Amino acid sequence: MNAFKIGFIGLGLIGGSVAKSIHRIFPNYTIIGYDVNTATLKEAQEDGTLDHYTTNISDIADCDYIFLCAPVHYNIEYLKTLKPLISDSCILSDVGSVKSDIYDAVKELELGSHFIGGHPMVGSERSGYDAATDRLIENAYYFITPSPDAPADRVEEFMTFIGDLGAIPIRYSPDEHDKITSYISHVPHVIAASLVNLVRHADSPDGIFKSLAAGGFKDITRIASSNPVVWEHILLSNPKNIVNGLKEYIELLNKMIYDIERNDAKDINAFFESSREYRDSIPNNTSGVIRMQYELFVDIPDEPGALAKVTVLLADAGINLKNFGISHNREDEEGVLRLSFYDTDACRKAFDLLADAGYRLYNR
Ligand SMILES: NC(=O)C1=CN([C@@H]2O[C@H](COP(=O)(O)OP(=O)(O)OC[C@H]3O[C@@H](n4cnc5c(N)ncnc54)[C@H](O)[C@@H]3O)[C@@H](O)[C@H]2O)C=CC1
Ligand SMILES: O=C(O)C(=O)Cc1ccc(O)cc1
Repeated sequence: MNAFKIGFIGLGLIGGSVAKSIHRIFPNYTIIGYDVNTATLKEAQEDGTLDHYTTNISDIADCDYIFLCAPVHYNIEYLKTLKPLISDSCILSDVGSVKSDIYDAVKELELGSHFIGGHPMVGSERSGYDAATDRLIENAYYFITPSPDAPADRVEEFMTFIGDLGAIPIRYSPDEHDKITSYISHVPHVIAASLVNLVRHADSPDGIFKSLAAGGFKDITRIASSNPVVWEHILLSNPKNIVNGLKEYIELLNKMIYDIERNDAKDINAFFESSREYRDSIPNNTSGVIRMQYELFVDIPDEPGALAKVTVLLADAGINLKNFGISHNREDEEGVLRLSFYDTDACRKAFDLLADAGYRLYNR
């Protein structure tokens, strides 16, 4: 691959993670960043991810690849700024969660020969450069939505590049992408936020609902902590698909209200039976929009030093822990200590190590 200078506009969770992956896998490539947040740029230069940063967009115009990684409407705005500045061979890509809107702008600006849209199907409820990691996109599906005018050899080159970063490139049309993601990502984010708001409205002044909220509620609402600006842009960028999905969802809820009011045990049971069957058929070993977490659950005794024992065991074996959490209630079947790792290998090694040390472990 000839590309050796790569520009980023927006270095938050996703832009920062893609830039870090490139820096890890192609350390000889030059990476230059632009962001409205100068503290982010400084941090990314200090940790070595960026070779340079700039507050003048024209400084990134001579890049071989430019990744647009701001909220989706801002990415579209940057197309106009970049059009008169980029070289003939520059490939513009983006990581935005919606693909038709930006593709329409590309057509209107006659930038088709430069544009290969992209969307890593991975992320989290966290945001900003501090949450970015050089492994986030590893093993994740990465939608590629090229403009039909993009040269076939450049599309192939770009897909190979994304594969080299450890992601799994999959080619789709912008329209197909937007329909699929509305169901598996955009509508679920609205539902998660609605559920939280439902409980927020119902909660008592002392916040007892919140204090008692158990694992199930937290699992289903994790993504309600996502960046509101990012989601404001996504909802307004993919309105038709999202509104359709929400209307279908409301129909499902109305049917449930009807079944409860009629005391229809058979239909209520069938509802949960069919959802359980489909949910259980979702493969655990591939990345989806809800990313594979490489998690283990460990029962540890409720005593001082119990957590330290586990982390020291892992550290002595050179296993990097990505995160951990302790559940203070045991209504989940899993153990009380949740350990998450960067990859399958680390997770497997940790499992063997802790099992050998006599810990009771659970995979989810
Ligand atoms: N959050 C997620 O899990 C995923 C998000 N995406 C897409 O990635 C893009 C970025 O989202 P995140 O990284 O999650 O957001 P983020 O909030 O973590 O990062 C956004 C970055 O863009 C910068 N920014 C904001 N406005 C800007 C502007 N006008 N010009 C230049 N920089 C600007 C911010 O300072 C920040 O560094 C969005 O288009 C989103 O749809 C794609 C996959 C997953
Ligand atoms: O954290 C999760 O499970 C997500 O769903 C993250 C996510 C957010 C936005 C996307 O466009 C893709 C993935």
